[in-house]
Amino acid sequence: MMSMTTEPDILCLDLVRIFAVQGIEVQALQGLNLRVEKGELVALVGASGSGKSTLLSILSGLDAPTAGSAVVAGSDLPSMTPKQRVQYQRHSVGFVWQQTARNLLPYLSAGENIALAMAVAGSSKRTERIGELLDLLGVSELRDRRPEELSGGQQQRVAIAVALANSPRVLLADEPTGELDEATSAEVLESMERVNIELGVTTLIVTHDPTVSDHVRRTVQIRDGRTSTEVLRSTHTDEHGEEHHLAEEFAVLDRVGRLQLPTEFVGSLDLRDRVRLALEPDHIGVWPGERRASGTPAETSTEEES
Ligand SMILES: Nc1ncnc2c1ncn2[C@@H]1O[C@H](COP(=O)(O)OP(=O)(O)OP(=O)(O)O)[C@@H](O)[C@H]1O
Repeated sequence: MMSMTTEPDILCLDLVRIFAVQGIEVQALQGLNLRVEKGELVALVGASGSGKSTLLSILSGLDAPTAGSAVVAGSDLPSMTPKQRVQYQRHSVGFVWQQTARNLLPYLSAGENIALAMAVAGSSKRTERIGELLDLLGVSELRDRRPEELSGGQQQRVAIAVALANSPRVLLADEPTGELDEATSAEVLESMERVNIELGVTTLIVTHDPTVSDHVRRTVQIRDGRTSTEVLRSTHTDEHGEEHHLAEEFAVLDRVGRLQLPTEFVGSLDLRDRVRLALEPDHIGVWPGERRASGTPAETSTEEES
């Protein structure tokens, strides 16, 4: 469906971010690669500390990588001037943060928050667009309410409308359901799905929320500052009209051919230290490396395997 020849809306190559805290280096991103096509809706998941927020800070132009490249909506982030960065943040990308208070100004109504985002970006205030956005997010009846008069889920849906005020190409969300219960989270994720389908805005949702998989076709897992595995979901209808859902897990191969094996695979075959590889016509075999009691390395022989 999505062509690989068009330029992706998010392309990170070998992204590295090192923080130095009191002389100690923390490698938050260790050569991360990520490609998100135009119009895709992708969830980025990973354990606490895996580098998700660091990546989002870079993609939103708030932080700069130590090395590597990041191109979002046609902008090469590390080389932007401060002025270009402001333009990028106002027009090219929209953000939704976990903390509902960070998304909306408390003394303005839902409608006024959207109007303000338009005004700050220098777009003329377009009353009908405000209505359309609130409608799309299913909160049109809440237009005149201030954030404190809204539930957490309603605030996040208004926040999505604010993020879309200036028709960005890319929408970035950092744990948008982090402060919500399960039912409300589902509503917010459904809203993001709808926005993605109806407006075609490329969307990246960073989350811990396991239910996100019900709403996206592609989930990218980040581990130790690198993208490690991806799950792609598809639905097909068989000849009896029955729907089947398929979820396939893929390992991410980096540009020099490194890949990380899923922990369960490593555990179930007790793979350790090294593995034996064999190239077959259409796949690669991976076997536990033989270990000798004495600890001397096993002889490797290609004949042995066939
Ligand atoms: N400003 C900073 N200064 C120093 N270290 C940092 C800074 N920001 C992040 N780190 C470190 O970088 C690593 C990745 O952190 P990051 O916040 O990106 O992870 P995360 O996946 O978003 O975690 P969480 O899900 O808990 O938000 C962690 O070891 C963290 O301590």
